[in-house]
Amino acid sequence: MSIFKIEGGHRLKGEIVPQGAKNEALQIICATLLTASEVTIHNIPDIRDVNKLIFILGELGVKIKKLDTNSYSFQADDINLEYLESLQFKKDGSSLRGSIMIVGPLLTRFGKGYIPRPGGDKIGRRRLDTHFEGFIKLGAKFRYNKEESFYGVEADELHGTEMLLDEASVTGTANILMAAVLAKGETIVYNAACEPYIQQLCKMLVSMGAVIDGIGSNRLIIQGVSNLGGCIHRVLPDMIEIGSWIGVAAMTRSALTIKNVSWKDLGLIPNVFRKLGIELQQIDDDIYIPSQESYEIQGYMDGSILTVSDAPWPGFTPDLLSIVLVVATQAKGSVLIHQKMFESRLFFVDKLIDMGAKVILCDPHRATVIGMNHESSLKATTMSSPDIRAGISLLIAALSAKGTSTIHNIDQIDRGYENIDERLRSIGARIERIESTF
Ligand SMILES: CC(=O)N[C@H]1[C@@H](OP(=O)(O)OP(=O)(O)OC[C@H]2O[C@@H](n3ccc(=O)[nH]c3=O)[C@H](O)[C@@H]2O)O[C@H](CO)[C@@H](O)[C@@H]1O
Ligand SMILES: C=C(OP(=O)(O)O)C(=O)O
Repeated sequence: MSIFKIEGGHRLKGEIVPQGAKNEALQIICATLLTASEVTIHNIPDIRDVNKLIFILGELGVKIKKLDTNSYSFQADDINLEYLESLQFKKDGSSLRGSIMIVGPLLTRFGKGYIPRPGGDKIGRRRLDTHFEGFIKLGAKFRYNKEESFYGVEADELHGTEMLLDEASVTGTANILMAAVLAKGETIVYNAACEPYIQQLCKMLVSMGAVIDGIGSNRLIIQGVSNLGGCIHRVLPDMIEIGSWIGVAAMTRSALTIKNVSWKDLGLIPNVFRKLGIELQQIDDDIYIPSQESYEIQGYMDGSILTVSDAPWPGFTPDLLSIVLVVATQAKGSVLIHQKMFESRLFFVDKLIDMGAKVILCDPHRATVIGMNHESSLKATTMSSPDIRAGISLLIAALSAKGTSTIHNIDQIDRGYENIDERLRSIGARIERIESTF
């Protein structure tokens, strides 16, 4: 397993171009299974999770052409459904969360979709009920092999229906939507997730010939069509990566420009960082963060302490709470971080406490951070990345800390951040990737 060695305490400077969004790319790549025609996708991030999904599509028989580092074409005109029942698929499919979204397209186009319990971050229970309840409503038969943790749905034909999702699951909405576009008749999905990446998926499906109303809302109305054609699609910049770069700038007191961020798709993200006292300037479609010696957390109007919590879009994304938490450790003032969606995402604060941060873990969902206002630095240490966002948060902490830190298990960071070490070096960070054969 490779490690990062980071010599912290240095100011950074320059421009960063955000990668394409991981969580959009995973949906969009799965949607290529809905048509026998060629689909071209630009701005696909070159990261582990996405590359694993592309590998799975290749094993399924999809013809894949890599046009350049971040552009691919996919043609699913000769699918090998036998792969779905192979031992190899049980291993490949379980290695990432995004693989769950091949089920909807396969079910609707080929009458069956299987998946081992998908992987992804170990950040608490991550149930799949919403996905399968949606497929069952559309007329699919469901089976689950408990010993193998293997899910399956089958149907000769799917029929449009009305459904109220039990929760606004992001991948669940994507999966049901992709199944419904080729179902017979009208499907209404209420309590649908509606974040920009779902909107992007809807737009892509419409350009392939799907008929979808209510895009951007939590009520999607889909008129099934008999087949879909090809299209060209461009993935949005990754809002979680953009938030991570804001965190890097604040913690290292650096001036950074984040290019072409698609401001209109960032929702509450700029607001939340501004509430921590971080100055963000909009220059065209870029974010400019000036070097700030100090940033002060704003309380509420009545003087009470700020809470930053997650909620389904247009609420604040849970994927940025770990980054907000680490940034707060050097703010002036205090904040309560409330991670409502996931149960095990805050345990990494132990490492920050070892580094000298003032954090009280109140319970698995809540942590109070008492900012140190850069009056004392975090201390370098050796740590391991438990999940993708805790991993990048520890990396940000290490960049601001005095001395040299080591981060193990950096595969977790590579799941979602393209060439992070090289890009950090390009703005002056002292970070080294040490490949290990152990
Ligand atoms: C590959 C991918 O796209 N992964 C993202 C996707 O995961 P994923 O689609 O797996 O996450 P879901 O939206 O299904 O649910 C996330 C968690 O929030 C809970 N929940 C969800 C909706 C709701 O209204 N109430 C509620 O409590 C769920 O029970 C679950 O614990 O969305 C998550 C929530 O934005 C992100 O963290 C993941 O990065
Ligand atoms: C939780 C995340 O990813 P996944 O759903 O792929 O585990 C994430 O991107 O922060």
